[in-house]
Parts: sequence; C-alpha cells; structure tokens
Amino acid sequence: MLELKNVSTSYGPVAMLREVSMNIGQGELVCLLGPNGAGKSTTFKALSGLLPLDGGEIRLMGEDVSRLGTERLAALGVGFVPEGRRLFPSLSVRQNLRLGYDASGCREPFEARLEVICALFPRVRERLNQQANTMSGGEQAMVALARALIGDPQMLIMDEPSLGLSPKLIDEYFDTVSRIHAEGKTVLLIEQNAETALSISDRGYLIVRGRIAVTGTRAAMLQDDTIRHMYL
Ligand SMILES: Nc1ncnc2c1ncn2[C@@H]1O[C@H](COP(=O)(O)OP(=O)(O)OP(=O)(O)O)[C@@H](O)[C@H]1O
Repeated sequence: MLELKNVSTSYGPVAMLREVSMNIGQGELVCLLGPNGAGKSTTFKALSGLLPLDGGEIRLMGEDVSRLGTERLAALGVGFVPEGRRLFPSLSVRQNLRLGYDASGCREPFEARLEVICALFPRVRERLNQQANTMSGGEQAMVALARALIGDPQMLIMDEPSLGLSPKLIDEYFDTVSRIHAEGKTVLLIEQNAETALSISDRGYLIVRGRIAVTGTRAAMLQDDTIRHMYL
C-alpha cells in the first residue's frame, strides 16, 4: 500500500532522515516509534508532501507520489491525522468534517458518509454544531480522526495522536484505532507511546537519529533490547 525507499530529507544544511525505508501492506497496522527529535514528525511531513525529498521515493499503491502535495495525496485516498489535531478552530464540527470530505475525492454523498462516521463516533453526532475549539481535548482528537476517515480513505497516517490525552482517553482512542483497523483500514501510526502503540500494531519500526534502527513484528519489537531499554 505504502512504501518508502531510501527516503532522505534535510532542514537546510542539516540532514534529518537518512535513507529511511519502510513498507505498509494493505490492511496492516504498522507503528513508527522513536524518541524525541528522532524524525517521526519529519517522516509524517515527508509522507504528507510538506517536505521535499533529497533522495529516495515514496510509492502509494505502486504509484510514485514523492513529489505530490497533501491535497493530491488526500484525493488519492490518504487520510491524515496531524500532530496537534489541526482542526479549524472557529468552524463547527460538521464544517470540519465537510472540509475533510471535500479534500478526499470520495464519491459517496457527504450525508451518507456522515452517518457512517456518527455511528463510529456517537460523541461526534451529539456535537455536530459545536465550534471545534470549544470541544475538550479528547473530543477534538476524535473529530480529527473522524475528519481523516470521512472520505473513506485507503489508508490513515497519524502523527502522535495520543499527545496530550489522559491515560484513560489514550486507551479509548487506541481501542477506536484498533476497531478501524479490524474493519480493514491500513494504518501507519507514528507514536512516542511505544507500549500502547505496539499493543495494537501488527508490526513496527523504530527510528533513531533519522535512521531506522529496529523493525519487526509486534512480538519481536516487544522483545528487542533497544526498545526495552528505551521504553519498556
Ligand atoms: N523546520 C525545521 N527546521 C529545522 N530543524 C527542524 C525543523 N523541524 C524539525 N527539526 C529538527 O529535526 C529533528 C527531528 O524533528 P521531528 O519533529 O521529526 O522529531 P520527532 O521524532 O517527531 O520528535 P517529537 O517526538 O519530540 O515530536 C529535531 O532535531 C528537530 O529540532
């Protein structure tokens, strides 16, 4: 579904990602873990077309998308959940969802997709007319996820969605992601919260100083000495 081949990026003269290679198969839930400053959000920026590549390529469903911007990627079927949610604060929940839908290139009518999303997130249904910035942090996290899903994307790419949520809300949030995956969505979950992310993932990658340091199945990652030392 998604493949990064030797992707390198830099911030001005400073090299950041160094030949990062990853692949996410259809229907998989794969996590990308890493300590602060390791390059997780940089990987998200490269994947969402916000940062040009110095080298390597990104392929989505076999097609080279290395030079495409966020809007084209969204229209091709990628749902993005950016760090910090990035809702449109003065718009209502419904308007935020509408913008996600309009960006997606989805052919089903908006109201039909809205019904699917409201069934998945009952709290969203209750709050459709509420202004986004008046929602609680947990509710905003759900709206950001709902906005990424409303266009029925082929895959979801999420950047540290658990940031700022209480432990109880993190469990609830990850249960929802796990349910979405069980229903067939392909997911790349970029997270610092290693234990929780691994608990719902099929496989994982660990990035350290811009390079992939460890990769394996969930079981292998949980046993890995570097990961145990860093997180567990
Ligand atoms: N726009 C930028 N200009 C220069 N350096 C940047 C820029 N954005 C990020 N960096 C640097 O690149 C490195 C990786 O940043 P990145 O945001 O990818 O880390 P991260 O793994 O997501 O960490 P965290 O978990 O703390 O968010 C850091 O050293 C950061 O300071």
